[in-house]
Amino acid sequence: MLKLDLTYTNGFLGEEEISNAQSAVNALHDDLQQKRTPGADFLGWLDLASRTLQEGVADILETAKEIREKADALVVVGIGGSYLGARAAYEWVKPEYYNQLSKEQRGGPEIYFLGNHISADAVSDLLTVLKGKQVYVNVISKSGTTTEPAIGFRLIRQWLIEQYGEQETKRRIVATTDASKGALRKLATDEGYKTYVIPDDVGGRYSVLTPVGLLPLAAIGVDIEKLLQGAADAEKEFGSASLSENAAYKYAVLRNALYRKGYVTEIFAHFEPALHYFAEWWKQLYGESEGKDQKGVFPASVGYTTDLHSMGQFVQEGYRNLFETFVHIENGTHNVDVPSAQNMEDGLEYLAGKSLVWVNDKARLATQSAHAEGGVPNVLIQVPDRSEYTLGQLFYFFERACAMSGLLMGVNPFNQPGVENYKTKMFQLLGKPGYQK
Ligand SMILES: O=P(O)(O)OC[C@H]1O[C@H](O)[C@H](O)[C@@H](O)[C@@H]1O
Repeated sequence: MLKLDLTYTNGFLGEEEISNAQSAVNALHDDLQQKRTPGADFLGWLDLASRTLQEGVADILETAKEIREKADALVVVGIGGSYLGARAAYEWVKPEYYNQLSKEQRGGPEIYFLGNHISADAVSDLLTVLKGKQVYVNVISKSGTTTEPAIGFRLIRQWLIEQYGEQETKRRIVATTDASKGALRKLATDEGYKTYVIPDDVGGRYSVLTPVGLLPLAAIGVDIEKLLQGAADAEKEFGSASLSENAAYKYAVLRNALYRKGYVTEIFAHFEPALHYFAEWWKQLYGESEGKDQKGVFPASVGYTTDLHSMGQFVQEGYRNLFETFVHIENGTHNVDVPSAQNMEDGLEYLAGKSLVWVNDKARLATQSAHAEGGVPNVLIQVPDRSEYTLGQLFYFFERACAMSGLLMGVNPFNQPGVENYKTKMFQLLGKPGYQK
């Protein structure tokens, strides 16, 4: 059960500043449900999880089983919405050093990501690691034309052909793309790759619960049915217009209210390294959804306590336009106690026998309190654990909240026209046919 705690917004926002938004929320909620919002063609994510559970995921599980049995390593090629959801879920659910575990411990292939940069060094390093392994590839691109994954795929496909030959390469590639459009769909048809479809009505950053996320996650043993169940239950939990019942809408209203008061940067803060890529997923979701028409809360992220020793100074005393959103996992997967060591003069004996979960939680509480005293309002979102079910719930919570937040801000939360500008200039510099000045 997800809990929203607004203790540390006291003094920054009055309760009425949230409740006053109820009538605006009612109207926008109606628009969402009736699919009348700007970008209404991209509302497939609203009930995606429950529909997918009804249809079943047998085909994805079968492909995933084959990859689990045959592959030493799975390379996932994609960027943005075709990358971050799977990476976020992988790092949320799996152990920190998953790839370094033995195959028996992992129970599935190692996982690597490609096509999320254009770095020669990073590509070469990956190919070095893959040498001698049985490699399968899942190439993911909704448009099928994005430069980074297209280059990444070319490289890994060439490498596969060199290792296994043309025919075997075709059996080792799964393409996840548009049902009919784009270069990747055409190539997949020509080459006879196994394919999965990204639905037309689900935009990239809302696509983690389509085959975009489901296939690679199932291949490394993430329980995708539990992930979907968490999101499907969240459809109900965050499906009401009422601000007193719907925590997602309350969070959306709250960030808009803070934004209007000059808190224009939101820092996603967590205390678990496993949440690093969840924060990256969250940044794309909010950044691309809201940052347009010269508006938007700038989404940033920190991993505490690490970043308390680098960014903590700024958050405590720097320019005051910040608010923080803490996501806290109540129960860790493991517990570790601080050992007793009488002869060490590190002043830590008072913590001997105390669990790190407890210590970490005190650090979180202290940080929330200190930052609020320093003029940084902060919100706490508590979730029970690192299970797939909880993660599915949290994905949906933030998606629902993001849609409402963008609509309240008066933007279309489902497009990203500005991303094209750098691409046009890059294509001119690269001399792409049709892009000469
Ligand atoms: O899945 P693709 O079509 O390759 O797109 C991957 C990503 O790149 C684009 O430039 C967009 O900004 C993102 O919204 C998208 O998720």
